[in-house]
Amino acid sequence: MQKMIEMEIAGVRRRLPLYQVDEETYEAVFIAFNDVTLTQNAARALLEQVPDFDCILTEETQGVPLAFEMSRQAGLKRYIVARKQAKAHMDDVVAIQIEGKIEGEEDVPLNVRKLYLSQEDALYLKGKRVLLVDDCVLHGKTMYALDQLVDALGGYVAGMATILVQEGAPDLPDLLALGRVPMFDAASVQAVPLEPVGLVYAEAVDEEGADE
Ligand SMILES: O=P(O)(O)OC[C@H]1O[C@H](OP(=O)(O)OP(=O)(O)O)[C@H](O)[C@@H]1O
Repeated sequence: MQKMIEMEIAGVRRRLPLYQVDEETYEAVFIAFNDVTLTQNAARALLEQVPDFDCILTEETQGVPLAFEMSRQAGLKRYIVARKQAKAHMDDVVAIQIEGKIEGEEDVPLNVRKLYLSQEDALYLKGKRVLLVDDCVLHGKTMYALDQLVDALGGYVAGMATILVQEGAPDLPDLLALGRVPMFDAASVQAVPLEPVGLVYAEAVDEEGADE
């Protein structure tokens, strides 16, 4: 039976499925896709608190709706998406290799990975104050990679903004988050007889649709 938690995110109540990470731990699974109201609310709440910036940068995939909505609300006509793979049409691609580890109480090792941008997007970031945006931060790997990318392209990281940050994520001093992805001791998690996740989510969106 699916275990769920209900929590408030960006001013709306949502039910998140719980995923068993190991014998002792469950974590809530936050997927921002599909939820227009939550994305709009989160964009507004984050924009009220972030430092001044010129441009938003995210990494595909799930950060894209939030990056778009924050850019739209901020009156910006352009935002940049770093790709995880070079596409066949990207003949002028700029590839940045990310490696190393995120240092903290417990270092997070990074698999070597590459991010790709068009030349035009890469040049656009040069000299700009760039706000890094993602839907959630779990181990901090995406924010770390975007930070390295901006650095390599001659931009300045103005700050980092996300909807939820995982409990126990490395401490990122510039990170603004609206809440936490909770983790639970498996012994204390009760199975709640709820409908399947998709249906619950759809109902929640309908219920909250009026507050757009
Ligand atoms: O803090 P991190 O350890 O980087 O984890 C957070 C990232 O993980 C998820 O993306 P995922 O890598 O699953 O890719 P997707 O957006 O393409 O689904 C999420 O959307 C964040 O981008």
